[in-house]
Amino acid sequence: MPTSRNGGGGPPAISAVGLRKSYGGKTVLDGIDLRVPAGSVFALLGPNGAGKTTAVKTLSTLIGADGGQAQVAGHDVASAPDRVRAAIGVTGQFSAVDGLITGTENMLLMADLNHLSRREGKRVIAELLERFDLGDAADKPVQSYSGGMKRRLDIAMTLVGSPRIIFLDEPTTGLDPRARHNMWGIVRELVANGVTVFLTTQYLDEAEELADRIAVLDNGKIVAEGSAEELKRMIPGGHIRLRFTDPSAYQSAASALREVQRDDEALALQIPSGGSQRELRSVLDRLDSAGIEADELTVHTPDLDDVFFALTDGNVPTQAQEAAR
Ligand SMILES: Nc1ncnc2c1ncn2[C@@H]1O[C@H](COP(=O)(O)OP(=O)(O)OP(=O)(O)O)[C@@H](O)[C@H]1O
Repeated sequence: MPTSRNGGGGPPAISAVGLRKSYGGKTVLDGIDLRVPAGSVFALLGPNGAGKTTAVKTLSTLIGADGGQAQVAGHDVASAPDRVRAAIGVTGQFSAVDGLITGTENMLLMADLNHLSRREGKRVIAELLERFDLGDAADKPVQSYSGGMKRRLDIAMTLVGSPRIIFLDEPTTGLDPRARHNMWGIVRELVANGVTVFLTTQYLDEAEELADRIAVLDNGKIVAEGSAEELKRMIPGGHIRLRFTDPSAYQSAASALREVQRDDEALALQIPSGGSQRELRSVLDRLDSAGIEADELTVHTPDLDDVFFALTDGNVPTQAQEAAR
């Protein structure tokens, strides 16, 4: 289930139109459009080298775009980078965590950068270290931390400045399942406190678990965008399955419905469907008119893995391309 309840309206915390970036002759972002409502979680999903980190770096003003426009927290990234930086936190592959000093010392550096008084800094740091379960390790050098602890410290450091928008670049890559779940809990907590989260990930389950909206980035282009459910409906493979215990009801249903695939042994019928309410209603109406009741009805949609492979192998279904426009 997505983390926030704000998947739709509201002013955008992040927006981009036609964002472009090349390195040498290589186009990395090929004109991407994004809109992330405040208080929502947006996942940029893509395989290695798709351009996810480049998108985060561009939106967080770490590098300049070659074309297009982007606004973050209401400020233009090109003309007001300082204002953007004051409103955001960035963690991930280029994190500011220094391994040679302790967790507390890393946090103190962030408190200084954010101009907190010594007293206020110490209060905030103690609270964050506790919240991220780093209290016991606070006075040990960070190089002795596990991967999960380093990621947690990275986020805690970002939160010293109380940003309203946080970019998480592959927050769980390389973490074990427990640490991944911890990280998901942290993201949920951030969003419950009203923070907008822009995360990049290679993991479909992560995008599905956390994000209100998911954009699939492939070769620098957004090839599809929507909720996990919307994305699943973009590719074929979904169906409605009806199961019967009464063979005569099964036979009647098979004749009453169109395009059915029969499984005579299981007394089950499969009808191709994108899983929409309209399609489901049409099947139920036909059964009702014929006076038939199924014993079991299930709707199967392709999983996000199917979507990802269908969309990122260079063979994007027309329907998905249209939906992405
Ligand atoms: N500073 C740079 N100079 C030249 N090429 C770069 C630079 N940064 C990134 N690239 C190239 O841009 C492409 C996209 O890189 P990017 O790091 O944005 O992808 P990514 O989707 O984040 O991948 P990953 O999941 O592997 O981190 C890659 O081919 C990469 O080699």
